[in-house]
Amino acid sequence: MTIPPPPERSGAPVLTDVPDEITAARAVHLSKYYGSGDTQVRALDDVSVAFRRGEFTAIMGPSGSGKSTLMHCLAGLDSASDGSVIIGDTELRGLSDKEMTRLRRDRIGFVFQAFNLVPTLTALENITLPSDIAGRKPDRDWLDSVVGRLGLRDRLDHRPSELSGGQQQRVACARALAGRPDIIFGDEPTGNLDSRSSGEVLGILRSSVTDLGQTVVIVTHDPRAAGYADRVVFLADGRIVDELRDPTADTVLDRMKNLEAV
Ligand SMILES: Nc1ncnc2c1ncn2[C@@H]1O[C@H](COP(=O)(O)OP(=O)(O)OP(=O)(O)O)[C@@H](O)[C@H]1O
Repeated sequence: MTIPPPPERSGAPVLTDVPDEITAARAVHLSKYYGSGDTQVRALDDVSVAFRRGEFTAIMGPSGSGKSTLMHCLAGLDSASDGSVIIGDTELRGLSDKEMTRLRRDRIGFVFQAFNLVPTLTALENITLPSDIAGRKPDRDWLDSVVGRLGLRDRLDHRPSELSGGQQQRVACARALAGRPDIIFGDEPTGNLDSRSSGEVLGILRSSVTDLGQTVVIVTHDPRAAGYADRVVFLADGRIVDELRDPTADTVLDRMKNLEAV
């Protein structure tokens, strides 16, 4: 499928200068409204952005700027009011509920702030849950290398309550990586972790991109977390207002100060 670059509308920056064949996900003129009339909230206002395969992107912006809404629309967890979302070469609009569930299960990995592990299952059972639900045998060699990389080999029989927060989030990362999805979305994946565990989880996401060619997009408030990314996309009032390549915690902080000063 060839998707023409969207013409610039309403002055919103259009960050879609990525060829289709290396695009993992794309939003095109994406808008999301909640409510109607005078009380309507424009959570996203004409957002166009593409995510290159094998790249790590952080989405930042003030509280209420639309970060979670953008991520949820990209991941097919919420529907757009206008515009489109494309994962790989699949346009999400028009998919049936069943097709959407299958796409989320097979092609998208999730790492949430609250870990979202099943408390009654062991770490290993949590990691293989998506493939078990799909009735697929996990790729044992791949699984073994992911578990080894994430330092979980001696924790596989533990239930989440027997693991630290950092270990639980490593299990969630392993679950996301196990299915080799087109893209992994992380909604504040280090929001509940201390700085050491945050560093571990971000290091895992970073190396999944650098070493394994994975595509990762996270929402974060933390400039240090954004410093692990290849690129930062800044949102304000539901619009993309800036972009930074090869960020460091300091350059992210500077850019955020500038945005707040505008
Ligand atoms: N279900 C909903 N109903 C009504 N308004 C909503 C709903 N979800 C989000 N909003 C509004 O949409 C806007 C964007 O919200 P969103 O959660 O995407 O922001 P955010 O940048 O992720 O914020 P935060 O950093 O505080 O998590 C906000 O004004 C919010 O109040």
